[in-house]
Amino acid sequence: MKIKICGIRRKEDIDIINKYNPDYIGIIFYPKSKRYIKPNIIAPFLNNLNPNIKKVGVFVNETFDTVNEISNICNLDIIQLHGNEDIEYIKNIKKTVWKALSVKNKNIKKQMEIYKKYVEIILLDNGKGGTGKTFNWKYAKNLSENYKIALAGGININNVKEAIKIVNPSIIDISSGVEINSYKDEEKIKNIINLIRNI
Ligand SMILES: O=C(O)c1ccccc1N[C@@H]1O[C@H](COP(=O)(O)O)[C@@H](O)[C@H]1O
Repeated sequence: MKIKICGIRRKEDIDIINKYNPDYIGIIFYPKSKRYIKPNIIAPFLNNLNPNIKKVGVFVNETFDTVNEISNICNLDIIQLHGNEDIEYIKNIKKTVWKALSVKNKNIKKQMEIYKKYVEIILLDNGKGGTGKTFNWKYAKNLSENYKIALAGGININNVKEAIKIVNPSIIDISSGVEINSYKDEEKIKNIINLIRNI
């Protein structure tokens, strides 16, 4: 089980991340998000990140030119697409792609069949990203049997064990659940990573 901690945006967040060593960090490049950070601001902080931890840039319906430009500025490893990006769009992205799909979408199985050829991971969420809201994980259980998925949406210290037990995803993706007042919290990150690593 790999772990992604999403919404990293301060210099001190990088120090916390290096200490507890998740597999991925997520950086939100969606200007309407409260977790948005300008690429030029985060780029120098990222130079201090342990190189074993992969950098995932999160985008929502951004132009692919901008995605590729930010990817170069921040030396991103993976591009997470959280909007309505289609296959043609994905073909223009020069890095490994993860595609977020909403479990509320009635055609989700059909969509997963289409996207799976072009993306490394399908990320299952409850709709919009970063809401801190869960969904009925039984929907994701069936899907995780046939696809490599990341589970996102409202994961926290109180529900992560159950989420993993039900869904068994390849990656568990956490953002709101390790924050206080929209900023990452060291204790919460430490506790959830220790818990997951000891399951
Ligand atoms: O975190 C955001 O603000 C965000 C904005 C737009 C798209 C995606 C966003 N975050 C993604 O949401 C999940 C985690 O959500 P939660 O806070 O744990 O419920 C994760 O995939 C983030 O990359």
